[in-house]
Amino acid sequence: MADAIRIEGLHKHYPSVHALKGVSLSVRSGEFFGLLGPNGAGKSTLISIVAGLTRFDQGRVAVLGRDVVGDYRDARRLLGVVPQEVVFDPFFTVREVLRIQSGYFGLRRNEAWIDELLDALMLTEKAHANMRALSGGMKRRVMIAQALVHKPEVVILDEPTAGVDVELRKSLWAFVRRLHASGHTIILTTHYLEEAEALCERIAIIDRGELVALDTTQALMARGIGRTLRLCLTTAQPLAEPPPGLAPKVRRLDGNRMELELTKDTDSIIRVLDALRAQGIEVTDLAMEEADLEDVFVELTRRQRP
Ligand SMILES: Nc1ncnc2c1ncn2[C@@H]1O[C@H](COP(=O)(O)OP(=O)(O)OP(=O)(O)O)[C@@H](O)[C@H]1O
Repeated sequence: MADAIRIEGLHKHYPSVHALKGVSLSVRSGEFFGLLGPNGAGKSTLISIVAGLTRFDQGRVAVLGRDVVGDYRDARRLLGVVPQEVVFDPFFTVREVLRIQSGYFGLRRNEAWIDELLDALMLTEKAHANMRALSGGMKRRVMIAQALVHKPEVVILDEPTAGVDVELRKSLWAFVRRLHASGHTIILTTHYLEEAEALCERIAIIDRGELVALDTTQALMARGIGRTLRLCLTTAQPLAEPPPGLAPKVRRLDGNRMELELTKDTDSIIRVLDALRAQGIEVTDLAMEEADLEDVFVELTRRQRP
C-alpha cells in the first residue's frame, strides 16, 4: 500500500527564508503521526505544500501515491486539512458551510454524513446558526467538520486545540481517536507535547527547515536524555558541597536536598546511594522523574543563540 504521505527532498524558499531545507519523510497509511517543531520551524509551510496550496522549489510530494502537483485533484480529494487559523464566511449557517464544501468535491447527497459530523462534533443544535454567531471553540469545530466533509482518508490537523478549553479538547481527541480507529491516517501538529506523547505512534521533529528526528514516540522518549533523581538527606551537618565522585551529576544542592541528573542506562541509583552511605549520609526520601517528550524536544531543538 502507498504511504499516506511521501515527501522527498523538499525545498521551499520565501524571499528572505529558506523555510524547508531538503525535508524527506513518509507517513504510513493508518498511522497517527505527530509533526512537531518550535515556532517558525516550517510545519505550516510543509502542510500547505502537502495540501497543494503553496508552491515549492524542489522535491516530490505525494498523498497516497498521487503527486500533489501532477495529480492535484486526486491528491486533494484524499486529504482533509484542518487549518491553524479559523477562516469562515459570516453569512452562511453551519449546515450551509458544510453543504457548500461538499459541493466543491462534487458530493450531492451528503446529508447523512453531515448529520453524523454535526453530531460527533456536538454542533447539531447549531446547524442553523450563522457562523458569525458561534463562539471561537464552535467555529473551530466547524473547521474540523469542513475538513472531513468529503471523508478523506488522510487528515491533517494543524494545531487544532490551540486556545480551546479543556472540555472541548477532550471531546475533540475522542473524535480524532475514533477517526483513527476507523482507519484514517492522522497527522497532527501541536505545541502541547503531552498531547503528541499520548496520541501519536511516530513523531517527526523539524527545526529551522530540517528534520532533526523521526522515530516512534516510545523510542524518542527513551533517547539517552537524563533522568532526575531528587533526594532528601540526613547528615550531622548540612552539606556544603557534593560528596566526591557525585559532583559532576549534582545539579542542585540546598542544605539537605540534592538533585542529580542521571544518564539513562549508565548511571545507577544504587551506586549513588552507596556513595552517599560511604560518606555517612542517609537518604530519607527519594523521587525519580523520567525524561518526557518535552525534555527530548528541548534537547533536539536547543538553539545556538548568536
Ligand atoms: N508567506 C510567507 N512569506 C514569507 N515567509 C514566510 C511565509 N510563511 C512562512 N514564512 C516563514 O517561513 C518560516 C517557516 O514558517 P512556518 O509558518 O511554516 O513555521 P511553523 O513551524 O508552522 O511555525 P508556527 O509553529 O509558529 O506555526 C518562518 O521563518 C516564517 O517566517
